[in-house]
Amino acid sequence: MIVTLTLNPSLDRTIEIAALDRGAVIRAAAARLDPGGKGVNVSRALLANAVASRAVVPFGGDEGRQLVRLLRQEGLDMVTVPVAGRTRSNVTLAEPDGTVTKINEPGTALSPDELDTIADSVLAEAREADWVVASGSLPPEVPEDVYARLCRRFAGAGIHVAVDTSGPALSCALGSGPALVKPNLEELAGATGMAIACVGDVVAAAAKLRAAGARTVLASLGADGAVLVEDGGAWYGEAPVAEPRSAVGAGDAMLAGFLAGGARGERALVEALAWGAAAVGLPGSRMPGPPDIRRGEVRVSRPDPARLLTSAFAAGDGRRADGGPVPAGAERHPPPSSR
Ligand SMILES: Nc1ncnc2c1ncn2[C@@H]1O[C@H](COP(=O)(O)OP(=O)(O)O)[C@@H](O)[C@H]1O
Ligand SMILES: O=P(O)(O)OC[C@H]1O[C@](O)(COP(=O)(O)O)[C@@H](O)[C@@H]1O
Repeated sequence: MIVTLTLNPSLDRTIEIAALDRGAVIRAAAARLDPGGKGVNVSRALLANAVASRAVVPFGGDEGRQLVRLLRQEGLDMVTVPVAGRTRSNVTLAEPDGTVTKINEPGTALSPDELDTIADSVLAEAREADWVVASGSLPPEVPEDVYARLCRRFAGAGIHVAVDTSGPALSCALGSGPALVKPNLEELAGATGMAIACVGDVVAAAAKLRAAGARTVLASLGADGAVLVEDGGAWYGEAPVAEPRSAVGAGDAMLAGFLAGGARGERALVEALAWGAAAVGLPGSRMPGPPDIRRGEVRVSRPDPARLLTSAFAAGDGRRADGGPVPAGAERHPPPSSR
């Protein structure tokens, strides 16, 4: 059983447009609505592959009720925690060449009492769990060390904890000794202050996160695949995507695949890459099921340190080493490449 915690879930609206023309009235070609948030997506991916999971989901307002309705329709096993604020909506603008612009609302503050209720719910569920996955950004006014404190409580109860977050929440969580962290390239550069341009840089940055307290690091590299650094050494892997549609939710599908694959070694990395690639081939943040997942196309080997990445990051200064600035608070998803 894998329990997921999403402190800042969302309604994810994906709007397909011909081109993003700032300041213009843009007529959308199509739109879809998915339940969202990183832990929620991990549970959705596990559900799609018949792996036992339970999601702890705070919800509030009309949007929150709609989120819960959508998750019930999907048949998600969940514990819902009503909160006073309103669940956020995140918008994805998807262009035909695969360029994705994401606008994520900050979300709604959680009171200390609400946070306690949520943590108690996770602990109650986690008694029968192999893993607790704490995923996604923190809502406003939630202390930066909340994942660190939760990790200590869960680890104290003998539960493996995986953390997938960014910024100060990730840096704080490292010190609490999570069993697993899954940074993407930008998060890896941000958390280590290192410039990352090649696979060797990723391995070195992952080693730095391990020295700071994380046991295993699964670094996702977008179109460049992934690097796994664990007690037994390091692995590099990639998976081709025949027809890329949307990379939103690919990191969540990848984390779900890694845990479903045993969370260790080559086999788990193959599973992670197969699930992540399959998610990129699906619209919006639809999670892949068995017919979408092609393990035979995944290639895993020991890392070649000299291998250059297609999207390099400068040392945590918010600028991509290969191009223009990444605006503060924005995620940039270049067109998914098919390799
Ligand atoms: N453009 C892409 N082309 C091929 N595979 C991709 C692409 N984007 C993501 N993936 C796959 O999905 C995984 C997670 O994507 P990534 O963008 O690194 O994570 P996140 O969604 O957490 O930012 C990658 O490690 C890779 O396996
Ligand atoms: O909590 P954050 O960092 O704002 O991210 C939330 C967003 O991330 C997603 O879970 C997608 O995550 P990934 O693309 O990293 O897998 C969306 O469903 C959601 O809108």
